[in-house]
Amino acid sequence: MTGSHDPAMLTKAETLVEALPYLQRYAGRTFVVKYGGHAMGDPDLAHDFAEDVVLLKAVGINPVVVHGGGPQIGNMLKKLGVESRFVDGLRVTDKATAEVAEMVLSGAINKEIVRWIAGAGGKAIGISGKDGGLVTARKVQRTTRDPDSQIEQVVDLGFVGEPSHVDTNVIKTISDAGMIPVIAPIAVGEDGDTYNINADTMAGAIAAALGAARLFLLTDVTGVLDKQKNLLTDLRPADIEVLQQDGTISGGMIPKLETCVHAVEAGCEAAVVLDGRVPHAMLLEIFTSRGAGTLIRK
Ligand SMILES: Nc1ncnc2c1ncn2[C@@H]1O[C@H](COP(=O)(O)OP(=O)(O)O)[C@@H](O)[C@H]1O
Ligand SMILES: CC(=O)N[C@@H](CCC(=O)OP(=O)(O)O)C(=O)O
Repeated sequence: MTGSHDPAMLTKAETLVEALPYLQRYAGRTFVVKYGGHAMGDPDLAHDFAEDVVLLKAVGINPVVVHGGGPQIGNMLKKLGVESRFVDGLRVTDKATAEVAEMVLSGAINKEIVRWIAGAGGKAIGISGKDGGLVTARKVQRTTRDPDSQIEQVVDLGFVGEPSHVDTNVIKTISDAGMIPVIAPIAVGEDGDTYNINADTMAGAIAAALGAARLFLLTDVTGVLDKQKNLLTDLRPADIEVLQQDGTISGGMIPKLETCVHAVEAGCEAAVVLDGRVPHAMLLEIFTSRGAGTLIRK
């Protein structure tokens, strides 16, 4: 060959070189990836997601997948004729709902993600918070304020839990064996009952306990949006408190951002709310200088 070159090949080489400092920075580090139920609907995106996770593992990063499945739980409850209601993005969970949530999350969805990762050439192990004593849960306490009387009322969410203790041994064992842990947000309570945990909350607690370099929350929006629907690219915990108080964030975004704040205050370096509808969003965020989504740091 002479000095002539194919511009497309050069672009590919430049992309790989651009990734070099990030590969060096993150080798050996842990990335917790929360994959939401809404982002799971499209098989092509699911395939891209699995490839991204397998690529991370192949370049020496330890990915840990925590998944949701809210829409899928909702569909199953509908089929069974069970009503479902949310308070601040959390599903009020009675005993029957907890059983359905466990069946859908730890059963169908968990193994489906394991299968996708296998299809992309990786080895995954599917577990829930119950396995290996990974997560101990305590009951979530929520209060609401009556807009007229301003009186605070305690809302009973049933078997909705939050992690009170995380034992990361089982994750480290799986990761050290060259495999990718895939975790369903179900755990045993201090009282021995089964608790349904919001998947974002679960991912944040695990990211904090692992001292993860990043917590990625893949969802179905471009990131956190302000009231004019503009993307907020950088947030600190104090900003998030304001957004919650002035009603800019609502529904599922509330537990998502509470999780990010908790994670970065308890040992995770940064959290990113990322658009899971964009093919390979995570790779672009990690290995290029073009940041995407909303970055949350202390
Ligand atoms: N300020 C905001 N910016 C972006 N999304 C928001 C905001 N406030 C509320 N949301 C809602 O939060 C949703 C994401 O949370 P959720 O439905 O729980 O996603 P997932 O199932 O991926 O965890 C978005 O689809 C959007 O409707
Ligand atoms: C307590 C609670 O709300 N648990 C969630 C668990 C699944 C979840 O969080 O799924 P997404 O991430 O897809 O929303 C639920 O029952 O829907």
